[in-house]
Amino acid sequence: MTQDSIGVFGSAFNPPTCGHLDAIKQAAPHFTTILLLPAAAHAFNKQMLDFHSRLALLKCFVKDLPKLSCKIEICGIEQDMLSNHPQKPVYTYDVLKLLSEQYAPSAKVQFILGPDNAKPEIWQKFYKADEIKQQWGTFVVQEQEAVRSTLAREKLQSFYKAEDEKRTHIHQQLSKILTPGVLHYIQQHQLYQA
Ligand SMILES: Nc1ncnc2c1ncn2[C@@H]1O[C@H](COP(=O)(O)OP(=O)(O)OP(=O)(O)O)[C@@H](O)[C@H]1O
Ligand SMILES: O=C(O)c1ccc[n+]([C@@H]2O[C@H](COP(=O)([O-])O)[C@@H](O)[C@H]2O)c1
Repeated sequence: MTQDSIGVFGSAFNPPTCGHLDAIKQAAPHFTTILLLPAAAHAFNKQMLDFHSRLALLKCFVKDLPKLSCKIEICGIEQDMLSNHPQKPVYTYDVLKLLSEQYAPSAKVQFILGPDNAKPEIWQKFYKADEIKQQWGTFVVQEQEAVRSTLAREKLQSFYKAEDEKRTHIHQQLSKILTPGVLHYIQQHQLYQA
């Protein structure tokens, strides 16, 4: 029996961007399934839009994905973990432990991350960073698209403030940062105004 490989891609997805899309495209050939895990309570205390809005955005994002060589699934395990232990952040180590109990022995679980988090000075701040590498391993993607959620949030704020003429220009820029369904959902629900 060949073992399935599960890539665990954790992110704030605040919002999901074309940068995340590029990361997924890089990882796709190396896994049978990639799980997309929206963060529930970030270990570095990153402030994020509420979980349910980000989950809705992630569903739009997944609908926008091109056909890939692996399955893509959204996994809400972090929210369940937070409900069970509301006082503490959700650590990647604990997520991987739970997921590997769920998928083992038929599948191998690995953590997917970008180059910023892979830098030793950042990586060593992850809870049980060495154990993560030892027990599951990491798959590091490159940054080929200079697109980040921060940039999307900044552009969205300028969009809401701008006059009509300038709005069209910012909308064009946003359509290079966000996938169509995500951009539509954000504007329909007026998210990221402040
Ligand atoms: N353009 C990109 N290329 C490669 N990896 C990326 C890219 N954008 C994000 N990632 C990776 O995706 C994971 C989750 O990223 P995260 O949700 O922090 O995105 P972000 O765009 O950096 O967010 P923010 O700007 O809000 O800090 C991280 O491991 C990060 O390195
Ligand atoms: O476990 C930790 O200590 C830890 C510290 C920082 C980030 N993480 C997770 O790593 C993923 C990407 O984080 P970030 O900071 O790039 O949004 C996301 O799933 C976070 O929950 C996890």
